[in-house]
Amino acid sequence: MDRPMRKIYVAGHRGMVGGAILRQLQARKNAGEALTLITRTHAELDLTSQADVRDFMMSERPDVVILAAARVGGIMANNTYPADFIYENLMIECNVIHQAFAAGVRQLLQLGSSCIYPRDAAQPMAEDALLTGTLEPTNEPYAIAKIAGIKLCESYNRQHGVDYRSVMPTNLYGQGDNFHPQNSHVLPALIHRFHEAARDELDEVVIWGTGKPMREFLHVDDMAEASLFVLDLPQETYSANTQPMLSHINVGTGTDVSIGALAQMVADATGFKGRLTFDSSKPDGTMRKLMNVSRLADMGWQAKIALKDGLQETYDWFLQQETVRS
Ligand SMILES: NC(=O)C1=CN([C@@H]2O[C@H](COP(=O)(O)OP(=O)(O)OC[C@H]3O[C@@H](n4cnc5c(N)ncnc54)[C@H](OP(=O)(O)O)[C@@H]3O)[C@@H](O)[C@H]2O)C=CC1
Ligand SMILES: C[C@H]1O[C@H](OP(=O)(O)OP(=O)(O)OC[C@H]2O[C@@H](n3cnc4c(=O)[nH]c(N)nc43)[C@H](O)[C@@H]2O)[C@@H](O)[C@@H](O)C1=O
Repeated sequence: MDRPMRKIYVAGHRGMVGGAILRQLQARKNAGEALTLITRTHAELDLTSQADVRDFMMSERPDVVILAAARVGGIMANNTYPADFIYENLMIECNVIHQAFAAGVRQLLQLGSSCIYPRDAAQPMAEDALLTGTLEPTNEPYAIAKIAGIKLCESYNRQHGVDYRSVMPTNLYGQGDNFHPQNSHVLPALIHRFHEAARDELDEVVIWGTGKPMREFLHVDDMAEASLFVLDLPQETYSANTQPMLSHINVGTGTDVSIGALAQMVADATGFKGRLTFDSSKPDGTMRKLMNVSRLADMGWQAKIALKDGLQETYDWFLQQETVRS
């Protein structure tokens, strides 16, 4: 049966995840799905402004909101700018979720993060590990904001009977990533650093921390597909697989790799031939955060893009951007 026309607002469409979601929605629209896609850049609409978000929601009145806008960064950015991470993310979530509700939006999907789980959670981390222990200090402010986002959705669902869903991605990477040397996540930071070292024929590349922490990496195209999969689930299926007080769903690959092994993969992809050294004065953060992805797998979705392939594709994309910039 054909669906009625749906007007979807993608918040954060210029970001890595929002961009990938928009590309997939645009492809569906081009294939004939009845969709109207709405976007605003950060300059056009600051989502930390309650009045501006209210005016926007009231004038556009979308049917569906996908919240992929956030203040995002790696371990160093989180540790250096904790006030920005908690304030901006809380404001964005409160404004977008509440004003969407006030404008009559029945369906919403928001993105959290695997850092919502306790630092010492049993591995792999299942959804019910939420709020069972102490958070990792390097990103606690961001994690608190992300937990608030889940609880906002649950509360509006309980009190108002709307259908607001939350997905919790593991560490993401891919086209549109941020390759900033200090503020980015590990995978794009290492692509940048190893690329420059290979280009300049350096002897050594320094990796932060001990190299021992384990991380799980999901390609952003898989993440976008999973987001739309969760959004499209019939409400009965989503509700049957979640509970009113546990409404979030993990998204990951189910496998992880040490930072040391990841660094070697990046060295190989970039052709770096020198030495890898580890700077243990930099924080390791959580030692392991592998997602238990069985809930999503039971509903019928699993990741497709292998890390080796996704890494090569991301490096190719980085090289294209370098060419555009030069
Ligand atoms: N990247 C990752 O590894 C992970 C990401 N996530 C989550 O996925 C979601 C998307 O992240 P990702 O795509 O990586 O992040 P990006 O930084 O790539 O994109 C975030 C987007 O949000 C926009 N934005 C930020 N603040 C505002 C604001 N005040 N008003 C309007 N727009 C704003 C940014 O615009 P501008 O750049 O112009 O400021 C940008 O377009 C986030 O919720 C993040 O927490 C979860 C786990 C891992
Ligand atoms: C997605 C996730 O992202 C963040 O958590 P994180 O997983 O710790 O993220 P990260 O990618 O920055 O680091 C992963 C590991 O890698 C090591 N590492 C080595 N060398 C570099 C390096 O050059 N840069 C960075 N950033 N890390 C490096 C680093 O020391 C750490 O051990 C949170 O902000 C959190 O809020 C969140 O949600």
